[in-house]
Amino acid sequence: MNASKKITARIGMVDYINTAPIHETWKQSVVREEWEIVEAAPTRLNRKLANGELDLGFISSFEYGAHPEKYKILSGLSISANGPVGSVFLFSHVPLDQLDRAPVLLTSQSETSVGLVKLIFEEFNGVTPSYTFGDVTGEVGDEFKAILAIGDDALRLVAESTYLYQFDLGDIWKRETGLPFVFAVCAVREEFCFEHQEVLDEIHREFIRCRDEGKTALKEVCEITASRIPMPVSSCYEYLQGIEYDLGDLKQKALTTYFEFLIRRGDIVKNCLPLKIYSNLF
Ligand SMILES: C=C(O[C@@H]1C=C(C(=O)O)C=C[C@H]1O)C(=O)O
Repeated sequence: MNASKKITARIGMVDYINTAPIHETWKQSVVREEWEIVEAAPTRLNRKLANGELDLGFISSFEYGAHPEKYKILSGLSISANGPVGSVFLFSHVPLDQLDRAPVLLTSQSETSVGLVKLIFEEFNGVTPSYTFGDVTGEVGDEFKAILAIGDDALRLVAESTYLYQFDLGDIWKRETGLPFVFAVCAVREEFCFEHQEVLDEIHREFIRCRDEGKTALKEVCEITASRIPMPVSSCYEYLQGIEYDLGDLKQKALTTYFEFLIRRGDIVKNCLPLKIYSNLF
């Protein structure tokens, strides 16, 4: 028996349907008891990976930019979109340029989209709202002029929202920069990378396989997951067709551009560039 098979790995998976193509394929085809998948919202995964409760997994790209010394990014994996993403929205009662000093509620589940919405407000539109973090589901106080929601919450709000304006952040970023946007990366803690390289390589290969097979079987994946929102299978299909999981050159350029903006603002540290990409696939 291969000794590496006994090594436990704790792996973070965003518990939104945007990871379903990878996650559903994984559940159906990877039978390894020693590899534990932990499902949670991005900010919880960010915290768990940062403090060592996880070894690797999907985290907000912002988290990598804030603590690059802790991680490497696994090649070929991301949660990204080239234009409208369909699940990261600023819902607003007024146009963007009327939100200066206005109270805006930001989901506490996000780091990347929070960083992005601040760029959109402050750098691209010259307005600085007053931000509050919290839960964007259920009763949202009347005092908020706009809310930022991501993931499954955003998908539900799109259907029932009473806000006049719905700004898709992937769409705005693309129009401003001409680039796709990388919301999440799959990061591994440096010491896991160093100590358990063989296991890491095996997991990495499985993730890449699940990425490819999940995209090929997208219809079936939607049939399994659409009821979680709930949303029609056809809308789920349309949504997930727009979510991309690669980290090719253009995505790396996009991530670098996002980080450059954030570094200039002092939101993240400058040694997050150049990106540390881990690849030992073949
Ligand atoms: C596209 C999305 O990307 C998510 C956005 C994240 C963030 O803003 O920190 C983190 C992980 C991604 O799953 C989404 O949630 O809809």
